[in-house]
Amino acid sequence: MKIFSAAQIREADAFTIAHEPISSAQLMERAAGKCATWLEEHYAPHYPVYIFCGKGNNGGDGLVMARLLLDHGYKVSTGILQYGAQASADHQLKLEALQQQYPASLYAIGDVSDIPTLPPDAIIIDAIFGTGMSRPIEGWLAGVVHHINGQRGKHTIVAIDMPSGLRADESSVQQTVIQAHHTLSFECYKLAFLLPENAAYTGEVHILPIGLHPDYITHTPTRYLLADPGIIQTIYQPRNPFAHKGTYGHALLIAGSYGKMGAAVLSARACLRAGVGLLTCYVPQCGYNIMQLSEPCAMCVTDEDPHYSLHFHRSINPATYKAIGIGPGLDTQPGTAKALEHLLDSYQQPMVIDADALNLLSVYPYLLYKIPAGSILTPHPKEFERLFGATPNEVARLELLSQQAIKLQVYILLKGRYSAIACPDGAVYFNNTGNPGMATGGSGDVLTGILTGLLAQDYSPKAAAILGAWLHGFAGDLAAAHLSQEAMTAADIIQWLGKAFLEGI
Ligand SMILES: NC(=O)C1=CN([C@@H]2O[C@H](COP(=O)(O)OP(=O)(O)OC[C@H]3O[C@@H](n4cnc5c(N)ncnc54)[C@H](OP(=O)(O)O)[C@@H]3O)[C@@H](O)[C@H]2O)[C@H](O)CC1
Ligand SMILES: [K+]
Repeated sequence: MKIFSAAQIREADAFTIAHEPISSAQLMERAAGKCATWLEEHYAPHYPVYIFCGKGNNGGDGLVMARLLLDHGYKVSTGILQYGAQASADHQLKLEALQQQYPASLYAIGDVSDIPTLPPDAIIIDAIFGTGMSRPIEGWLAGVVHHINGQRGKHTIVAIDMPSGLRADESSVQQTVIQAHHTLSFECYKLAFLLPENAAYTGEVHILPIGLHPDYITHTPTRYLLADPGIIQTIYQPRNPFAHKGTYGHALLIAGSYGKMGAAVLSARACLRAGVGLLTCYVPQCGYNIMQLSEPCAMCVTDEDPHYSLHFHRSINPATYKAIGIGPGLDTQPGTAKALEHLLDSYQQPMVIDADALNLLSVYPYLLYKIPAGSILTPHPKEFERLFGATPNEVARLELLSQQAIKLQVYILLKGRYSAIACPDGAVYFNNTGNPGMATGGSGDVLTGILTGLLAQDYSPKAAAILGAWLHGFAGDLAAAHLSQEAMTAADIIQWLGKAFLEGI
């Protein structure tokens, strides 16, 4: 699914009006109708509805909702904020219709004191500003937003299209923004919804299709995309009936150290369950028995050192391996950094670089320039900051993420609720599978195993990154559904990987 900017959504709107064709007033009727239906499906008519309308088309949506809900027997009170701007043409049209049919529903808000006391079970609809937000909310309008937010503990707040005050494409940090429980947004995700810094504003996001013209949607390129099931199905390659174990590649995982062998075992298991043909694990001597006993399907090569992997550049022939994953539980010994440098100098194919291997890159940043093109780096936000520096907000971090992926010609998968996969061509894919149960030790090691396994099977790095992140999250969702987010562990993500292939694709 494409993520359009606010400007592109305006273009899509105009394109639909011109080419469907449909009048803007009818399109508003369709959009607001979807919101009214959503509300009716979730709240019975005995819930009083308080709609707060701005003077643009977002407010117009609120006016249409008011009329439709009143038609269906709801008690609706519709306050219109009287700030200076001229009301939009469609707002005026919809206001006249409401005035004619239900004049008693309407009242003006010129200050916070005009807002009535709400009955206990009231639902608040925020139709103040949508994608037309052009500057921060200030003065008494900010007072209205604060007043509504003050009701959050007592009343459900539903934002139409965007929580008012939230910018679709820019950071809204330290601005006045409605804190909704639900956001009903039209046609597509907005970038702002995917950033953790906005979680308190959007609540649960529900995307309602309003029939924007498919030609615009199909032919307009976007920088940001959401990896939806349609994209996943085009990436997934069913296995060849004539396959043998050589068909699906030989992967090497360089992982584990004294006290952190669990990371290597989790990665190895995940790599195998992701479908790799053959797997060799390179571990320090202390890891030999652990690996051999834990995972009989993997082969094992050991370092000369009892506790750390310091010499893998000497004892492995990189040409043997279709894909290499390095980092989980590796530790950050100077000797490991040296071995990593030799490996980067001799291996030309895309690798998966995670955890302590990333930490080594942040200590020796010149190594970043030796990473083979097309490699996949999988930092969490702290690792990202250590690698590339801090940013004032998450929109700036996304920009930095994309710049670095272009500059280094690698894929950078920044882990989070919506992991962002920045590609060397400038595109950024968001993943929306996964849940907070996955915020647990070992989850990242599992992802590294999956990605390495997919790379070894000849998925392109881009396909491996998108499919791997999606499978990892979906398996986590299945694990949480059966075990709870609290009780699930990273090992359970691996257990549900099979079901994720069977049910998710
Ligand atoms: N294609 C679709 O998705 C459809 C969307 N619809 C709805 O339309 C809105 C966008 O409507 P628009 O009229 O462009 O914008 P808004 O309603 O969000 O707000 C514009 C008015 O607000 C003023 N404004 C903006 N920021 C502030 C502020 N900080 N303080 C005060 N006033 C502000 C702005 O004034 P200007 O001076 O900037 O002109 C306007 O008066 C979209 O979100 C959907 O809800 C359609 O209904 C259907 C198709
Ligand atoms: K709104």
